[in-house]
Amino acid sequence: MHVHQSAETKVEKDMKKLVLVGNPNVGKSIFFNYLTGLYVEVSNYPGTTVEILKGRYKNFVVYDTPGIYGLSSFNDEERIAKNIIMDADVILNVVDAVNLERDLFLTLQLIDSGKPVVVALNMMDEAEQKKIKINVEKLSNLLGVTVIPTVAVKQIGFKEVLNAIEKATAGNRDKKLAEKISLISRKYGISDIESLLIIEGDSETIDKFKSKFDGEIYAWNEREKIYIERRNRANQIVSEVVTINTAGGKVSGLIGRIAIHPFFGLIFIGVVLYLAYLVVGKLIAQDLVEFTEDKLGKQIYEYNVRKFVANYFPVEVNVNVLNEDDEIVDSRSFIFEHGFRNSPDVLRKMQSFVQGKRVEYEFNFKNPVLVIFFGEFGVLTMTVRYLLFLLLPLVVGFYLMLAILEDSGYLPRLATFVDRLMSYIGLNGKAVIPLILGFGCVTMATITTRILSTKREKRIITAILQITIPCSAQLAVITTLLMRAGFQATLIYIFTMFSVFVMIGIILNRILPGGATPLLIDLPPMRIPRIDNLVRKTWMRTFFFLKEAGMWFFIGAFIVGVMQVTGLLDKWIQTLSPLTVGWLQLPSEASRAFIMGIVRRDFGAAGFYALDLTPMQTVAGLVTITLFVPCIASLMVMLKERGLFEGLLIWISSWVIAFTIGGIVSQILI
Ligand SMILES: Nc1nc2c(ncn2[C@@H]2O[C@H](COP(=O)(O)OP(=O)(O)OP(=O)(O)O)[C@@H](O)[C@H]2O)c(=O)[nH]1
Ligand SMILES: [Mg+2]
Repeated sequence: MHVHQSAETKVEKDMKKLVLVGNPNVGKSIFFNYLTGLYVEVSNYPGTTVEILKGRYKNFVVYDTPGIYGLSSFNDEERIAKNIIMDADVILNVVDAVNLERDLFLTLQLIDSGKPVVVALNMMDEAEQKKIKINVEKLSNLLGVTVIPTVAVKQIGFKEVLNAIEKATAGNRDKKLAEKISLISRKYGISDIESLLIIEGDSETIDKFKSKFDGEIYAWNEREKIYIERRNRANQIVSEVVTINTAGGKVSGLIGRIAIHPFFGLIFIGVVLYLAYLVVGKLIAQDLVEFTEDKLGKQIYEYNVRKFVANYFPVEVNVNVLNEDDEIVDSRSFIFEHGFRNSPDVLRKMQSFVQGKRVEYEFNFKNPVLVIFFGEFGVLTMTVRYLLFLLLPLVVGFYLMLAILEDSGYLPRLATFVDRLMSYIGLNGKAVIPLILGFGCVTMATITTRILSTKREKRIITAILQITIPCSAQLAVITTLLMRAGFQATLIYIFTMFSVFVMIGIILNRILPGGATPLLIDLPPMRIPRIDNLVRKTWMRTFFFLKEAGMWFFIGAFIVGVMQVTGLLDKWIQTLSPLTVGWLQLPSEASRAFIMGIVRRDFGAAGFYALDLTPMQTVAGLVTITLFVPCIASLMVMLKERGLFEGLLIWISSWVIAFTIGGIVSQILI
C-alpha cells in the first residue's frame, strides 16, 4: 500500500506494459516486489492489494493489480484491474496450483482476449504437500502459452519467468469466440479485448460503445453461454493434467477447521485474544514501556536535553525529593539567572541538596521559545518522548501481532465465523478484516474497505472504523492507562466501546436502504507466517507510522506550545471547562488533550498520560477521546474514499457522539 500510482511519465508511454493478473491471494504481490524491487504488502487473505501499483522492470512498466476471479465489472477491484489489463502488452497470470480448477477460468479468459500471456503456476510447494501432481507440459500445450512452476516465497522458478516474459505469446483461443471477436474488431475498429468484453456483456465496455453501435451491441451478449463453456473447459483441462493422491496438510487443516467450528472457534478467538493481551497488554504495555517511557524517555532523554539547554539560558529548577513510592516529600527551587554555566554557586547548592536523595527535576525556562521546544509539552522533549519511548515499542508490538494474524490465514476464517453476528449490523463476515486492520491503522483500514462489495457496507464500516476503532498508537496509550486504572475500569471501557460500536451499526443498518450481502470468500490454507515477511511488513509500517505521526506530532506540539506561551491555551481551557470539568468531570487540563486530539487521537490520549486521574475518570476520558475525531490522515483518506459530504458527516458525528457518550459515562460513574 505504500507505493502509489503516479501519472504516466513520457518515458513510460513508450515502454511495454507488463500486468500481473490472478485470483486473490495467489502471490501476485510477491512477483511484483521481485520484479520491481519495490515493496507492496503481502498477506494471507484475499484482498490485500486493493489498488493498482506501478513499478519498473527492465524495459517494462509493471503493474500489480487486486485479485479478481474474472474480467468484468461486478465490483470495484474488477473494474480497477480490468482497466489496466485492457492496456497490457504482456500479462503475467499468477495461478494457484492448489486451486487450479478455480483459477483456470480467468486464465482461459485472458487467453481469449488475445493478449500475450505467461502463466506462473505458483504454490507448487503446497501442491506437493497435498500430493497434487500437475503435468505442466501438457497444461502448457493445452493452453498454448508458457507455464512455469514456481514457489514465490522461495523465488523458485523466477528466472524462468523472467525469460518467458520476454518471449510471451498469445495462446490457444476458443475458435468460435475468436472468430466473433475478429469480426467485431474489424467492423468497428476496436481492440480484441474490447470485443471480447462486449460479447461477454461487460456493462462498462458496453456503456462506452453504446452510442457508436446503437442497439446492436446488446444482441452480441452471450455471457452465460460463454461462461458455462469456459468453466467446462477449465474442468476438462484439470481432469487431463492433475492427479491427486488425497490426504495431506493434516495439522494446518485441523487448525483451520477448529477456527470456524461454532464452539471451538469461539475458544480459538479467546485464546488468540488472550495471547495478544499477554504480549502487548502485559509484556510491552506494562513492563517494557515503563522502562522506555520513564527511564529512557523521562530520566535520561528529557533530563539531559533540558540540562544541556539550561547550561546556557536562564532557568528555574524545581527539585522534588521522592520517597520509595515516588511520592513527593520535599521540594526546593533554584534560580539560575544566567544558566548553569554562569551560576556556579547556585549549581553547587543544588548539587549538595540532591546528594544521596531520590529526586525529580522540573525545568522552567523563562524564554517562550525555549518553553515551546523544551518545556513540559516541548516539541523536542515531550513529543519525542511520546513518539519514541511510549508509542514506538507499543506500535511495533501491535504491528507485529497484526502481521502474524494476516499471514496465518486466520482472518478469512474469523470472517466466516462472525458472519452471522455481523449480519445484525448489516454487514457480512468480510467486514471483520478492515475492522481488525483498523486496530493497526484506521487510515489503512479505511482503504481496505474496498474489499467489501457494496457501497452500503463500505459506508457502515467506514463510520464504525472512524468513530469507534482506536488505532494501534492510540490503543497503545489506552492499554497502558487502563492497566493503571485496573480490571474493573478496563471492563467498563470495553463494554462501553462495544455498545457504541453495536449501536452505530444497528442504527446505520436501519436507516440505510438495502441489506447485508452473502459472504463470498475463499479460505486460504493456514500457514506458519514467514519471519522475513513479518519483519519486512512490520518495519515498513513502523517506518511510515513514524514519518506520518512524527510530522503531525511536531505540528500539534508546536501549536499547543504557542498557545501555551501566548496564554491562549489557558483561555481555551477555561472556555471548554463547562464541558470537561462540568459535563465530563475531568480536571480542566484535560481540555489540552482534546486540542491535541484533533491533530491525532493517539496524541490526545497520550495527553491523559500526564494527568492524575481516578480509575473512573480514566474510563470517561478514554471513552471520549477514543470516540473523538479520527486523525487528520485518516480523515483525508475518508474524504477521498467516501466523498466530502459523507466524510464530513462522519467526522462531525464523532464529535457529537464522543462528548455525549463520554458525558453519560461520566455522569453514571463519577
Ligand atoms: N507456501 C507458499 N505460500 C505462498 C507462495 N506464494 C505466495 N504465498 C503466500 O500467499 C499469500 C498471498 O500472497 P500475496 O503476494 O499477498 O498474494 P496476492 O495475489 O498479491 O493477493 P491479493 O493482493 O490479496 O490479491 C501470502 O501469505 C504469501 O506468503 C508460494 O509459492 N508458496
Ligand atoms: Mg497483492
